[in-house]
Amino acid sequence: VCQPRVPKQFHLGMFEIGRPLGKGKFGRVYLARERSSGFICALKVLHKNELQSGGVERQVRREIEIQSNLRHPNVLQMFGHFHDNKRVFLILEFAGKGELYKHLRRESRFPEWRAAQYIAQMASALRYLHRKHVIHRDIKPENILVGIHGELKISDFGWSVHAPNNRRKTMCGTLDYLPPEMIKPGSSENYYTEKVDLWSLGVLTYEFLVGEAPFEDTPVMTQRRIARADMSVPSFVSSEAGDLIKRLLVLDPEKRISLDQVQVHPWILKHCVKGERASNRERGY
Ligand SMILES: Cc1cc(Cn2cc(-c3c(Cl)cnc4nc(-c5cn(C)nc5C)[nH]c34)cn2)no1
Repeated sequence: VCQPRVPKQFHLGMFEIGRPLGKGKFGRVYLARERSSGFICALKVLHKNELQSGGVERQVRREIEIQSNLRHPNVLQMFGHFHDNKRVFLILEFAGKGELYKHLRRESRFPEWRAAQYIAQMASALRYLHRKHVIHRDIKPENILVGIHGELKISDFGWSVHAPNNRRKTMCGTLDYLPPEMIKPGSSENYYTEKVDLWSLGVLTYEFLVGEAPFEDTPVMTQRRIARADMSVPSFVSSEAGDLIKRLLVLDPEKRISLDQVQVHPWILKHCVKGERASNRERGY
């Protein structure tokens, strides 16, 4: 695959800006074309004053540092970044089929074969991240994009960290995906590892198949249900899928099924084309 000659310095004049693709808390994403190569990308534009007032500059720096060094078919690539006096610009891979959560809302829930293929791709991406000691910590449909061939791309590394990590973080946004070890009030030895992403993978599997998160409730009840792993799998979900969900949504992080075991779980094997998994394996992912 030929990659564009990557110059060291980017600036806004190098790009033709197209339609807005989406907006987030601190800015917008635009379709963009790099003038000299014609390369199509997504340009995320963040406003420095909003990053400062939101106290998230360090998070953006970490997002740049982590995502710029990742190369995997199921991880949205960051090709570079630059800034002017008011804005920070992130040059990102363009995902041709947009945001996964919009597809999930439109279809309510995914058929088991598609959910299994998506979870296999997520497990492949997480295995790659964890091998590089990166914990994503915010795996949810809103942070996953869909490539032109229907493949998933984990994006938004704003909450990712290098493992191990025992610094407490104030989390914002939905509680639904948080693992028990990140919500339980505890003393300082309360640390977490890559296993937090396995819990979130279990929540994601459930939401793909059921159309809502397993602990969805009022904020107080959600925290209480997570802390007890209090959830039930509806009868329309196959027993194999239910088995994988229950092996991921385990309170003790050390007892959660590993990513290697996820990739050979009967539910995954039943729905994933061998060749597709083999092709990823050949490329060492
Ligand atoms: C700020 C801010 C906004 C967002 C959420 N967001 C991500 C995108 C986006 C990215 Cl980063 C890359 N490729 C995309 N492709 C689409 C897209 C494609 N179609 C057909 N429709 C859409 C929409 N969106 C992409 C946009 N918004 N995160 O931080």
